[in-house]
Amino acid sequence: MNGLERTDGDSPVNEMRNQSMHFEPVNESAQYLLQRTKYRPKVAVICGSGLATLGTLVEKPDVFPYEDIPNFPVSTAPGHKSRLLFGILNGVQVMLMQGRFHLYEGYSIYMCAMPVRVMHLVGIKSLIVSNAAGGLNSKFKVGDVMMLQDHVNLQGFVGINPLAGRTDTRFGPHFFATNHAYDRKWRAKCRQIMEDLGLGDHCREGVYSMVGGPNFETPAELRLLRMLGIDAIGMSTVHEALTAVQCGMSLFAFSLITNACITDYEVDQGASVAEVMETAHNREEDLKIIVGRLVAAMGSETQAL
Ligand SMILES: O=P(O)(O)O[C@@H]1C[C@H](O)[C@@H](CO)O1
Ligand code: HPA
Repeated sequence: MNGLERTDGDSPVNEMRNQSMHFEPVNESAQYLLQRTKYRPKVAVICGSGLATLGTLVEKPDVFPYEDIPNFPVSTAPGHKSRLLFGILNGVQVMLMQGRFHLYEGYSIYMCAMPVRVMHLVGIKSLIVSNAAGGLNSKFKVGDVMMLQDHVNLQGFVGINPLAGRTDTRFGPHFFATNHAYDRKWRAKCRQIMEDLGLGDHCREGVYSMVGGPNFETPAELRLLRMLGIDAIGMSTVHEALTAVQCGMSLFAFSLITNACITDYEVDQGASVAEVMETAHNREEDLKIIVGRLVAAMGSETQAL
């Protein structure tokens, strides 16, 4: 144990270190849910922008509007429904978030990731995170699915990290490796599923990064991000992924490439939420099948736990 792992008392100094890193409010959210649903899922899904339709897969759902859950943020982003479902998906009990939280909504990075800590206390062991993202890699086409092999935590470079602050080891260790944050077995599974569906050409793998938004990036920013080795750029996921890994979850994340990133000043068209939503809508049936099959695979694995 070293100094950073101290969980002692609520001294003023500890309070200043991070007002948010408290177990109790997160536990209150988790207990609220556990007392109101008979489900005890080990698999969870976070729906990205325009992908809340994945929620229609959930049978016999218990539905919790975020505003009813103590200490929980509410969604204000376009295409985010602001509700949590517990139910059955492909025969597997799941917890599914129809709406996530972004920095541009005014939440701290800790609050954006807080639902993942709630998931941990609910008993989630495997997590699927989805997002809408712009394709930086020139080989990517709109409508492709990029499985996250890795990410670049741009906010983390300047100390904005959901794991910063005093440590409570009930949420996992303070220091941990992230070279296998995204579980490679789920990428192999997803590739197989997409090949079986005849969608192999749309299955990509790469590096995701997150900007703060809400504006889309300038051409100069996009060129910089490309130089950093980033294949897809969005406004979410990284904080959730880090929190999930800290909590010991097995993680799969994918980006739906909803738009091409435009770096040419001669192109009049720019990125828009309308294009993001339209691409998500066009791909929703395929994504439902892919996510359904992944949940089934995760369900068989977690049953043994
Ligand atoms: O929640 P995700 O990351 O899918 O949302 C992306 C980023 C912005 O919130 C939005 C832009 O349309 O899509
Ligand atoms: N940039 C950032 N976030 C996004 C984009 C993008 O081009 N598309 C969807 N979310």
